[in-house]
Order: sequence, then structure tokens, then C-alpha cells
Amino acid sequence: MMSKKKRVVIALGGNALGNTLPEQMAAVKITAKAIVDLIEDGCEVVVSHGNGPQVGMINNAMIALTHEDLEQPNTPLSVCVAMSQAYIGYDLQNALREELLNRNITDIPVATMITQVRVDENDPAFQNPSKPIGKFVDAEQAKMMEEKFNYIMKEDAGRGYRRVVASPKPAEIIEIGTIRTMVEAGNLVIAGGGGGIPVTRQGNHLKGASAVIDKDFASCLIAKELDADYLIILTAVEKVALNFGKPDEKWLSDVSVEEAEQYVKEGHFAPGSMLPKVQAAMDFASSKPGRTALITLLEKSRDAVQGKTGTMFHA
Ligand SMILES: Nc1ncnc2c1ncn2[C@@H]1O[C@H](COP(=O)(O)OP(=O)(O)O)[C@@H](O)[C@H]1O
Ligand SMILES: NC(=O)OP(=O)(O)O
Repeated sequence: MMSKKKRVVIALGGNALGNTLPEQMAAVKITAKAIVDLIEDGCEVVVSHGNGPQVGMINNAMIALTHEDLEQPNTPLSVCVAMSQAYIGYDLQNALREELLNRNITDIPVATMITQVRVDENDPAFQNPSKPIGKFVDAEQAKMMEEKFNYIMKEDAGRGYRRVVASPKPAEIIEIGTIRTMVEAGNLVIAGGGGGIPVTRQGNHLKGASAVIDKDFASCLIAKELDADYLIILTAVEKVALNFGKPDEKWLSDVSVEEAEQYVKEGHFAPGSMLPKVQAAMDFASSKPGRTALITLLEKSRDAVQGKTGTMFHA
């Protein structure tokens, strides 16, 4: 008898996509191989991804356009997120399709779902921009961007300065019913890109919000709504560490939600980078018995599902 397929939601981090158009084109080919490895191992995969560098790039381009052509009104951040979903989805969709065909898998269509995510208009995050987007710049460039564009710039974990925007928590995946139907029909679905297009509900109307939702939180909500077995958050480290980057650094293989809570309190995970991943992993692992969250490197996702590496979070 065939065993039931494991349903896996993968959240792709920045290194799975690169920072520029050529980088992304090259990166998605490697990303597609890792995803199709999981499909070959019998997993049913749903892909979500970040958009920090891309939405920053798109937003800058749209601002430049407005400066050049005064009849072109400013492009809301929500529309920039929608553009990033389409641009990233296009590259990912093509790379996945090609990789499936290269392995003679012809019965899994790939589709990108433009996904809106409802946020609460009173979310305090609107008053406290915290989500880094766009490129890293030095202190001098950061000052210039604050003055010229009114951006809020923040130092990001020793890696330079980045613009920060509001990042409210995802409350509802608007297109979840369609995503579920597509997944259950056997499609490989890319959904919730860039954390989803942030919207608030005004009666029947969904109004775009000026924000970028954290893709780890949005992926967690998608994984819960789809009753996934695994949430796999792929990033630039093989495991999560205690005392990260310090002489007494300790890599974690297996943590309970209770232990992770303690480590969060002790401040082991950087806000804006590892903290949301750990919080999303804890949320998913504690949401229902049997759910497992993993944080690892893209290239290690197959090994991580087999329990050989990564940091595993369990109830
Ligand atoms: N405790 C920690 N353990 C491991 N990595 C950490 C930790 N704290 C911060 N980091 C950093 O967080 C990074 C992942 O965050 P980020 O680059 O923002 O993610 P994304 O892959 O989603 O773009 C890691 O590559 C690492 O440099
Ligand atoms: N939207 C989002 O979380 O993007 P990053 O993962 O690139 O930060």
C-alpha cells in the first residue's frame, strides 16, 4: 500500500533567489533542484518565498519613474509586493517546470497564485517599521536616502543599513481556498510570495496596505491552513545557533517549543532575521500534534526531512 504523501510548505529565503535579475535567474535553477528532490522523495510541496531585496528594487524603480514622469502617480507598496510575486513566481515557475521535465515528471503542473493576506489596520506594527527591504547600504548612503526619499533606515545585524517598512502580522490568507484546491488537484503551487500582498478589509473591498509581511509568518499560516506535516524554512545557515557568531556558539539539532521559548527570552535570535523564523517554527510545531518545523540550508532540505541535519522544532 502506498503511504500518504507528506505535505510540505517551503519558505524560501534570500539566498534561494539572489539579489539581482541575473542572480535570481541562476539561483532559482538550484532552488528548483532542491524542491524537485523532495517531490521525488514523495512529498507534496507548496512553495512560498521572501521578497525583501526584490520589493525594494521594484519600489525604487517606481519612485524613479514618478520623478521622471509627473503624471505617473506613486506606486503603493502593496502593488510593489504584487509585482514582486509575479516577477519571482515567473522565474520560479519556469525553473520548477524545467526541472520536473528534466526528470521526466510530466504530471505535476506548476502555478503561481497571486496571494493577498489580510492584516489588521490597527496592528501596532504600522507605527513601528521593522521589516528590512532593498539593498544594504553604508551609513553615508543611508543618510542620503533618509533625506532624499524620507525612508526610515536601520542598521541590520552588523550587515549594513537597510530601509525598513511596516510589517504587520498575517491574519488571513484570502486565496487559501483556491490554493488548497490547486494543491489537492496535484499542482505544485507557489503562494504567499513576499509574505502576501497586505490588504485590509473594507466590506467587500480589499484595500492594499503600505507594508511588507514577513514571509516566515505568512508561510506558517499557509502551512497551518493547509494542514501541512512540515514547515521548512530555508535560509543561509544549516542550523540555528545559540550564541550565534560568538566563541561559544552552539548549533541546535532538535529543540522543543518550550526550550525554544527560553532561548528567545535569552535573546539568541536576531530580530528581523532569525527571530521571525524561530517564532514561525515554534508556532507551527505547537499548533497541532505531529507537525514539525525545520530551519536549514536550501541544499540540505532533503537531508533535513530525513532527520539528518537542520534544526528541528517539535511540540
Ligand atoms: N541564532 C542564530 N542562528 C543562526 N543564524 C542566525 C542567528 N541569528 C541571526 N542569524 C542570521 O540570520 C540569517 C537568516 O536571516 P535572513 O538573512 O534575514 O533570512 P532570509 O534567508 O529569509 O533572507 C542567517 O543567515 C544568520 O546570518
Ligand atoms: N517578505 C519577506 O519576508 O521577505 P524576506 O524573506 O526577503 O525578508
